[in-house]
Amino acid sequence: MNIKIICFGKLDKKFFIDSFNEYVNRISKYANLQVIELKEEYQKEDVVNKSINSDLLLEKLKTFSDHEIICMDVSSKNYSTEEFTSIIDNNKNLKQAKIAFIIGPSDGYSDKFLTQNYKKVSFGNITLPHQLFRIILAEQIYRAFKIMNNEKYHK
Ligand SMILES: C[S@@+](CC[C@H](N)C(=O)[O-])C[C@H]1O[C@@H](n2cnc3c(N)ncnc32)[C@H](O)[C@@H]1O
Repeated sequence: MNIKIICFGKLDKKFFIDSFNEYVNRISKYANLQVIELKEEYQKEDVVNKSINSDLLLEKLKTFSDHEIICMDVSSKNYSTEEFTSIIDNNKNLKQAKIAFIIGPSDGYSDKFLTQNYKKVSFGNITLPHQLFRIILAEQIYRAFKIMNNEKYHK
């Protein structure tokens, strides 16, 4: 299975890098995980940043038309870990088992982006900073594989 995380910016603290790499390493037993980091525009007005960054994302996503796109979005439907696992589980036996998770820009997604027909997933009604969120997403992907394989994982 091929999993991509498409996100903005880089991890800039050792503790973030180490934590993320720990989960990438654990996930490697089950899937090939690749991170695609886009350059975020943040110096203009919020509304302009939002539009530029969302358009960049839309352009990038054209090259992932063979992937199931999962847009991580605070304001959308809350998914439990089991519901999140079922997204990966439903894809794993497809010939093209490819999923791309999107972590959005700091100023949010544009209306144009939000009207695209991507599945949207929230991990709860709290806004997490994007670096921390990258780690939490990786942990939930790892947890999903443990659940799918009926393997023991600390609670
Ligand atoms: C700093 S947040 C962006 C906050 C922005 N103001 C908004 O409302 O979208 C950066 C990204 O982290 C992800 N994120 C943060 N917390 C999340 C949550 N609770 N559930 C799902 N995604 C989350 C989303 O992909 C979001 O676009």
